[in-house]
Amino acid sequence: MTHILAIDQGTTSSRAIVFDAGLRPVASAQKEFPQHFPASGWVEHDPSDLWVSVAGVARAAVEKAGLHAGDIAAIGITNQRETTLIWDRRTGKPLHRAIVWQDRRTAGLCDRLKAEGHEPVIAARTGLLLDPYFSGTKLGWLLDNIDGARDRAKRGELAFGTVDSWLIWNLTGGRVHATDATNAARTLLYNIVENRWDAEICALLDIPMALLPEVRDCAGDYGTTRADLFGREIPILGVAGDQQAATVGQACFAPGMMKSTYGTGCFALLNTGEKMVASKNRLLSTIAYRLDGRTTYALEGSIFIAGAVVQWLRDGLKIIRHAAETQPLAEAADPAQELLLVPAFTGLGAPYWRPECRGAVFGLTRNSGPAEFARAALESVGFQTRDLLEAMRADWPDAAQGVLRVDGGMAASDWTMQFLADILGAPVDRPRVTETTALGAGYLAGLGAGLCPSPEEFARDWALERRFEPIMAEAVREARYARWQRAVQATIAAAG
Ligand SMILES: Nc1ncnc2c1ncn2[C@@H]1O[C@H](COP(=O)(O)OP(=O)(O)O)[C@@H](O)[C@H]1O
Ligand SMILES: O=P(O)(O)OC[C@H](O)CO
Repeated sequence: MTHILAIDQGTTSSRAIVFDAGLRPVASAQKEFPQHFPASGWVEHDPSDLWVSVAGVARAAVEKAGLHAGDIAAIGITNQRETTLIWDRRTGKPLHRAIVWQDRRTAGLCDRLKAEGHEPVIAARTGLLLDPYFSGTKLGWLLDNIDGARDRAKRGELAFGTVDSWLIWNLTGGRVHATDATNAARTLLYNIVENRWDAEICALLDIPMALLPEVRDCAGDYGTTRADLFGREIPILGVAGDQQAATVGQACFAPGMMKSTYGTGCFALLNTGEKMVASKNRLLSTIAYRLDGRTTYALEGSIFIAGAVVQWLRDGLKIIRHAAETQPLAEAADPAQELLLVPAFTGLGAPYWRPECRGAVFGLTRNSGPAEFARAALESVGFQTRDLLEAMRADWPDAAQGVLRVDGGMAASDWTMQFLADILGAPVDRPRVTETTALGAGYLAGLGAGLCPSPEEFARDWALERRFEPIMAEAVREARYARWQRAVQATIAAAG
């Protein structure tokens, strides 16, 4: 048994990668699945699409690698976080579509809880804020809106889970109802200081605790797969939310190390060591990973629109056909024009947390065209990351010294990464392996199986592909960032 199977269940697609014992990718498979938008601001996934796509890509990746189940020592799971599911423990049938992390339907409930003054206590215990992003209010909505669900939940008939738990349940044939500490940390129901479900917060949200999964370490025993899935049972030995798995995959094991993943959104995590740091600047505190019962914490900045702004250029404005076309366009943009885009398409995330905001463009002239829009779109990703870094520097002064490790689809854009280094005034490091999320899950499973080396040794193997050094003059950098900050304030003011 020489290989590891990593499953990465993301917001728009499911991926599986087979790694060899040296954590080199050997084969992979990917499948997109439908998104459902039943009302404005609502986003849902069909639970069976999640499970069926995962089972399909997992089998396909093993087959493509020319391997058999007997060659796979362990499975690691990583997943889109916060997305909320509820199912019947007896039949395994979901009671509703999954409510996706992007879904804003519980904004009213969050406002009410904030007005009642609950946010400080919730933040101190969970590290999170009262935003519809997290699972707790989504689960409350499901219990309020599915006939008889709360009573059935009280009787212990139902199970709640984030996507990891749903996959573990299905992989094990309903034998294991568990989650890992990083996914639990995104629910709004988990006390990350004491490492337990928080009974008082559950009571506040009227969530029966009989619904909740057992919380385990990131490298731990999550049971074995049903024998019929792969031809024999395979142990599941690693689980982490995707941004935490990327933190592990980027080997950000020392306090002060930071990674930023540029996919649909952007999520920056700063390792803060074994003590939870409470943010004074509207960042989230979260669990980076829990190994052998020891928790390592992180500060997180979450931006909802990063690569999605490039998708908007392609699908909305239709000024590009492929994401990579943004680079030549940005290079060709008129340097005399100062088009600035605040891509608050679904509100602003960290550090503003203004769900009511919508996007804005500043500095339009009659000469503004596709090239200027492409440049403004790519630059918006850099400006938003600077906002996060400013908040991190204020919370944790060491963050200022750090190099930023980047990954995700948009990290492929050299132009964007150079602008990022320029506007941050800090080096940006892109690793050789950019599939860091799957790598992190694979590493955790390999650790569980005793196949992979210690975190220190794994960190030594992290290999740089390219470093982007800041070259923009300090005065230009600061003037441009100040203009961005004014644009954000104007965007917030316009939302009323
Ligand atoms: N060369 C590129 N330049 C700019 N953006 C890119 C480039 N390649 C991919 N992207 C963006 O990266 C995102 C895909 O990254 P990925 O990590 O696969 O995202 P996710 O896991 O959220 O689906 C898309 O939004 C796409 O627009
Ligand atoms: O699936 P991704 O890569 O868009 O990541 C989603 C995040 O986990 C949401 O918090």
